[in-house]
Amino acid sequence: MDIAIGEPDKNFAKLEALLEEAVAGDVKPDVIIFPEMWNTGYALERIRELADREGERTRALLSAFSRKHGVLIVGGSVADLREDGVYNTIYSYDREGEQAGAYSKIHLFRLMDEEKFLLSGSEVGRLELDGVPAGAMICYDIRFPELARRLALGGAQVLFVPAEWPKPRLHHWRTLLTARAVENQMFVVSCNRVGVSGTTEFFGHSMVIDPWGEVIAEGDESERIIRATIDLGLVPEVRSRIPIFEDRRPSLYQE
Ligand SMILES: NC(=O)CCC(=O)C(=O)O
Repeated sequence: MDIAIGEPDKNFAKLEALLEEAVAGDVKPDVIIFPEMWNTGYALERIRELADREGERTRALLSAFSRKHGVLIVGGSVADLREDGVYNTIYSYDREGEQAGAYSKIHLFRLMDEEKFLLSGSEVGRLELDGVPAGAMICYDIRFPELARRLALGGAQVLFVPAEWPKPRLHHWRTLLTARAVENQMFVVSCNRVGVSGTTEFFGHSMVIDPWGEVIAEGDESERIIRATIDLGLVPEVRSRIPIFEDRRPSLYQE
């Protein structure tokens, strides 16, 4: 998805159109994900006035859509205004339209001034979708392997990653996502925005990676829907082929 900076109405309309397109085909998706800060983009100077108050508009849309179509949603992330400030939050939904999780980005990205305008979340992004344990992290979070490992140790089989990750760091994006999948032997399902915002260009390349590190779907720089089918049976298969979770030596990893 491309994102109109500082224009939530346009972005809500665009997202609704993309969601309708996603469920229109013969094969209905089980779970849908979209990019980071899709409601406002990085309009940080005006983020307090633009952010979704308590995520109300976002939650209403995603809850109604997931219930109407019986799909799971990992709701990208939105600028979310609360009493103490603005957070960067993923709201997730089950097939009945009930909230399945809310995760606010923990690691704020200084290169894009996040720490000056946003507050950092204080809980990890555990999720359960159709009974499958999963996790959520946002963009810069993938540079922190400890967080993905904690989710994996908690049972996560799929890691969802909405992002606004710009050029020229495609190499980092692909390498870090692949590393998180391989080292934790879990699926990584990521969605990165496309388009230009001021002088910043976003390259897209949303990716779905399996627990063996194979890329099973990858987008390009255009706005479009990427679809992938995942076989969750691969998680226990890879984990038994190379039993890293049994071979860990956590007592040696502490400072
Ligand atoms: N929105 C973000 O967190 C961007 C992170 C990023 O670009 C990086 O290199 O890390």
